[in-house]
Amino acid sequence: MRVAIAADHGGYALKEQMKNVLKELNMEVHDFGTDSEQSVDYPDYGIKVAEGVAKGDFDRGILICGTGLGMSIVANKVPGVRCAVVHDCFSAKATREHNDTNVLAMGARVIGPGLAEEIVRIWLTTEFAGGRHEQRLDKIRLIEEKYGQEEGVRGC
Ligand SMILES: O=C(CO)[C@H](O)[C@H](O)[C@H](O)COP(=O)(O)O
Repeated sequence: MRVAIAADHGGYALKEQMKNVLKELNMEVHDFGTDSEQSVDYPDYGIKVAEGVAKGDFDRGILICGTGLGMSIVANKVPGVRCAVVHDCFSAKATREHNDTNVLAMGARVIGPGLAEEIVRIWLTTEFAGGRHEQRLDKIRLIEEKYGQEEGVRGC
């Protein structure tokens, strides 16, 4: 599986730790930065992973900032991305089975590396359950289309 990962300064250290977990799981990892704890703006990094996943360059994305919240807001602006902030194992499984999330956001100021590793392992190995959840994802796609079109109209 091809996994893109990125973080801001708040998530940098946890990103480095999660890269080791991904390599242990034999994932193909692409790191979009940041490369230090020097302050940066999370949208600049979140967009790279979100666009890469939306374009199909990567199967999944992982975003880490202080809370996971800013990164998830950015990622969910990109059509085709379904990103969830996850800080517990139940949600890691549920958001794959029910939401077919393709981007995971976590907050390095919220959870430690042990729990983050568990979440990443569960999230990467849980399949989408399909069935009744498919029609709900179809409705999310319709919402994306609706606002994508309105954006186009405003741009004319
Ligand atoms: O989620 C975030 C923003 O909504 C992240 O926590 C950022 O890492 C955080 O905002 C960075 O804050 P800082 O005070 O500039 O380190």
